[in-house]
Amino acid sequence: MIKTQNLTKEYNGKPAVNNLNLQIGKGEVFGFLGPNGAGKSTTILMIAGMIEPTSGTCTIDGVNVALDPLKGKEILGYLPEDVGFYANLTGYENLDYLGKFYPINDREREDRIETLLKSVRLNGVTQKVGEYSRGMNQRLGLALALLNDPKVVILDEPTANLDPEGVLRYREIVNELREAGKTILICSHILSEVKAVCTTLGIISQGKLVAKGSVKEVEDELIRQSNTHQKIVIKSINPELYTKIESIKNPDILEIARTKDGVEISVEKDIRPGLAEELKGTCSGITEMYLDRPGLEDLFLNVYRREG
Ligand SMILES: Nc1ncnc2c1ncn2[C@@H]1O[C@H](COP(=O)(O)OP(=O)(O)OP(=O)(O)O)[C@@H](O)[C@H]1O
Repeated sequence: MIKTQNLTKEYNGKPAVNNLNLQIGKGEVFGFLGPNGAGKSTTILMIAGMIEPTSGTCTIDGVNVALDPLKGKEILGYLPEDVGFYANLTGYENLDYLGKFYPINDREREDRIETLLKSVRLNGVTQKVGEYSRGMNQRLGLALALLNDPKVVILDEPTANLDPEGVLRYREIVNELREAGKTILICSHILSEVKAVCTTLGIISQGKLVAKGSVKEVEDELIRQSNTHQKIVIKSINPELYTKIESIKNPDILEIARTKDGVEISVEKDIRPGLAEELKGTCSGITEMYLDRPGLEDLFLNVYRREG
């Protein structure tokens, strides 16, 4: 649904986005993460047709939005980080005015505004937008992004100004959109938020995609890149455990070390199911077995530090 091919943007001869190849399928909720200056906003702006790539292409549902802005208005909803509204109009009036630029009729627009204002909990609010809090402004921005019932929604830092209640409602809305088959790209620094709603993640660093996939796949890839290993920790009262494990031939076992109450096995990947099977019956006395590996937060910090 979203596709970039060798997408590159240079500023003053320096690449902000460097040969980015990204494919986001229908129904995916894709979390786009990366340190400050990594190239997230530049990528999003190119996908949304707001800035021109230096080279490469990007399309939404096969449409180059920059070349066909009218079609873009039909298929794309975009919530920028700082969304601007007319301060002297109410939320309803803003959506009504801005909605006239979308290819939907008056009746449909009015119905959708009512539904969306309810959805973001701004129905019945008569204040002018100039008097809105930042969170209210962001919720109105989300309503505007969904006004044309887009196939693809791009959200830039959508929870930055929301209170916990607002965050919960936002998560519900994203889940409703996913269930309706929409494709969503979320740019965020809030890892917990991304993990809560995204089906896939992409990590960008210095304009290049360094990992992509499910949370587990991204963790695996970042572990591989960071040269740290995951360990299987086994606690046991059986003194023969070490010898038994040493006798197991498995290329994913990198190193075995004795600990005071068992062993630790450095592994290429999680081999616990096979290991448990091998040890079953031949090595009693195991009291605990778990995988010790860095979490996404730590791995993500490594990427930040690498860039710094
Ligand atoms: N208009 C511009 N002119 C010159 N350089 C720019 C411009 N916009 C972005 N850049 C540079 O391009 C790089 C990528 O910036 P971008 O805003 O895409 O990063 P980002 O990942 O969105 O960062 P953040 O998390 O801080 O929003 C940075 O080095 C930035 O300084």
